[in-house]
Amino acid sequence: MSATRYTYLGPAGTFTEAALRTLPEAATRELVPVASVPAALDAVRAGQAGGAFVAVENSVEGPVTATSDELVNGTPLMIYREVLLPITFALLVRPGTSLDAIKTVTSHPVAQPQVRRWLSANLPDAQWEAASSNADGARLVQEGRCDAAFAGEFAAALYGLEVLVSDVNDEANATTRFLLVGRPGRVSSPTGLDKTSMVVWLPDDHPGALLELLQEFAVRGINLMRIESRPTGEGMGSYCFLIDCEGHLSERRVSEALMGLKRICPQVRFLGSYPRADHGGRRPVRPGTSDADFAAASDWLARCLDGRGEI
Ligand SMILES: O=C(O)C(=O)C[C@]1(C(=O)O)C=C[C@@H](O)C=C1
Repeated sequence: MSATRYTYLGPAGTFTEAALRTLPEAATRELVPVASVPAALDAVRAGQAGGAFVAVENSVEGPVTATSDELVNGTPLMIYREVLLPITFALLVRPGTSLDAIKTVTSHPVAQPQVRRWLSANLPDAQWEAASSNADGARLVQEGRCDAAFAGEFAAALYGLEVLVSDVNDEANATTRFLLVGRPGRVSSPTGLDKTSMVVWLPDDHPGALLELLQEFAVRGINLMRIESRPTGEGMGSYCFLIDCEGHLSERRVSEALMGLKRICPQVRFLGSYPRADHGGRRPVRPGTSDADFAAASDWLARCLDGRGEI
């Protein structure tokens, strides 16, 4: 096992690799490209890598469900870091190819919806084919198996391709969020601007079950950053929820919310507390929900047990 090895969706030249290289520790790690998100995470589960770096959501296309499902199922994993990367696609071709000569175009399935309008306006008759990543699409073009690929401009040089068109994104501010995932370990210290992730299975099917779950956050003034439902696979209508909330497990309002969920839900999987990559600023803590407020309430309770509750 190599704690210093990080796996990521390859081959070389993916957005995942570009995002991973923004982490300071990447410079001292062995970065190993693998064929898929499950392969990256399985290497971690098997102890062959200390971390896997995977995309989890895109601001245009939404969740990367392969990652969601890996976090929900199988041997538990934990999130240690997140990275946000602006995504800008270019259309890459073999040198000399013109736009009219393009009959087939490829990309990762999460990329296609990000360039859909450009594709239908500029290459309405081209056939789109799925690649296992955008860099893999560039490799398919290099090998002559496809005419063009949507990928980062930086992939062109790696695969002997040229940039035919830059900035083909439908949305100017497309961003993908990536996670550094490892085996469960000690939660890093709070930074004051943290996020906590978990998977929650609904209390038995009854009116208001989801509301009960959400109330655990609401009554403690905890802001939710994301909620994604995924089918459990146990039958139509059976879902679990991946939830990201503001705050760190070491903060009382967050730990109390998780304990509340644990009491009412059949299963809760803690996925980690880690520094937020966005610099959206610190939200004021709602009065009555700070660590000091919880500590004062606990002290009061202890005094009540001693018959000194009014003090
Ligand atoms: O194919 C790549 O380049 C990747 O890194 C994968 C991935 C993803 O899974 O979302 C990363 C960013 C883009 O949103 C499109 C594809």
